[in-house]
Parts: sequence; structure tokens; C-alpha cells
Amino acid sequence: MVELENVHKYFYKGTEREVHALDGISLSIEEGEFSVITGQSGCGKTTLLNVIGALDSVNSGSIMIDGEDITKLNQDQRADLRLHQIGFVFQAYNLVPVLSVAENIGFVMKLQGYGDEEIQRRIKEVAQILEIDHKLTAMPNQLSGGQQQRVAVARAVATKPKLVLADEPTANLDSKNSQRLMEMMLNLNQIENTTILFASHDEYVVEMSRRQIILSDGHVEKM
Ligand SMILES: Nc1ncnc2c1ncn2[C@@H]1O[C@H](COP(=O)(O)OP(=O)(O)OP(=O)(O)O)[C@@H](O)[C@H]1O
Repeated sequence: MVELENVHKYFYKGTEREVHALDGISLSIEEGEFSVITGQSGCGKTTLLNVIGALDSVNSGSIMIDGEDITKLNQDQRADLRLHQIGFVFQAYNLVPVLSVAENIGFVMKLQGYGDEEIQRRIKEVAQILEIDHKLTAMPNQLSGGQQQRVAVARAVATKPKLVLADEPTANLDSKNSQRLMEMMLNLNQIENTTILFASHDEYVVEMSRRQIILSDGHVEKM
């Protein structure tokens, strides 16, 4: 479902190429995968996730998502792709503080124009899988970090996106919560066949992922 072909990404300082962050990455991700991009700090994990998620552009190469080359899309088309086809989970949970847990989970569905009944049904469904169904009326600041991250995951998957990208989702969690989050995400992957791609160097994330894609200096070292 995702095919990268010889992707290069540079970061510039003025007109000088400062960093060759992705140095010819070719890679494919199949539907239903539960995989991690891992490797040492600075090897390009976040950059790779960001270009797959159309959050950042590439200098050359192609990135096909379900047969469409997303490097050819304009700004509006990229925003549309992010809204409709990709779910994002970041290390900072990025919940909306003035909305309840249920409203946070339903937020992206609402933007997509789903009806209220469908939204309520889906909120209950994902909240159950992620074991936050007893917290639906709470506000984010009344939750633990682990619970907040599970709400962020619920929001990312509520719309049944083709692909969920999670950048260091356990970075702010202790080991117990990291393990729980991973178990629940694996559960979700199995129940709903959601394709999930992590970028992480956390041992729990790496151990529980079914495939490890190891980067080194912007190259794929092993996959
Ligand atoms: N906006 C930017 N401007 C300039 N250089 C950048 C920028 N973003 C990333 N880089 C550089 O690109 C390289 C890859 O960074 P990236 O954040 O993808 O690595 P990472 O593997 O996710 O690292 P970490 O595990 O520390 O988060 C690094 O050398 C980094 O300094």
C-alpha cells in the first residue's frame, strides 16, 4: 500500500545542503503491517515518517500510497490526503484541552462530515478497544499520560484511515504504560487490520512490532 522509490531529502541552511536526511530510501509497506522504523538518534526516522505522511516534501524519488504518487500533490491535495487517509499519533498527545475525551476522539470524524450517530457509535467502539470507555466525559487534563495517549490513538483510528503513523508514541510514557499502549495498538491492528507504522527507538515499540526497518544515516540498513 506504501511504496517508496529512491527517496532523497535534504535540509538546507541558506542555499547550502546542510543534511542529507534521507539518502535514497526504497521501501514497501503492505496493508495490515505493524512495523517500526528504528535506528539511532538523527538517522532519519521522523523525517521518513513525515514524508510518508505528506507533512514534509522530498527532493527526489516517489512515494506511492495505494497507487498514487503523493510527491506530485499540491498543498490542498496533501491536506486532503492527511485528513482522509492518514491517522497521526505524536509523542506530545496534541489533544484539544477544551474538548472532552469523546469530543477529541470524534473531532476528525466531524471534520470529515460523518453524522452524529455514526460518530457516537465509532467513539464507543474505539474507546472500548483502547480501554478508555469509562473516561469519555472526562477532560484531557483529568487523564494520566497513558490514557491521554490512548485517546490520541483513538482519534487517529476513528476514521479508519488507510495508514496510521506514530512518531515516538511512548516517549512520554513509563514502561508499564508503554507496554499497555503497544498491546492495545496491536489489538487494534488485529481487530481492524489497521496498517500501523511507528518511528521509535523504544525497546517496547521495537520488540512488539512485527517488522523492524533499521535506518542508519538516511539509508535502510535492514528491513
Ligand atoms: N528541519 C530541519 N532542519 C535541518 N535539519 C533537520 C531538520 N529536521 C531534521 N534535520 C536533520 O536531519 C537528520 C534526521 O533527523 P530526524 O529527526 O529524522 O532523525 P531521527 O532519527 O528521528 O532522530 P531522533 O531519534 O533523535 O528523533 C538529523 O541530522 C537532523 O538534525
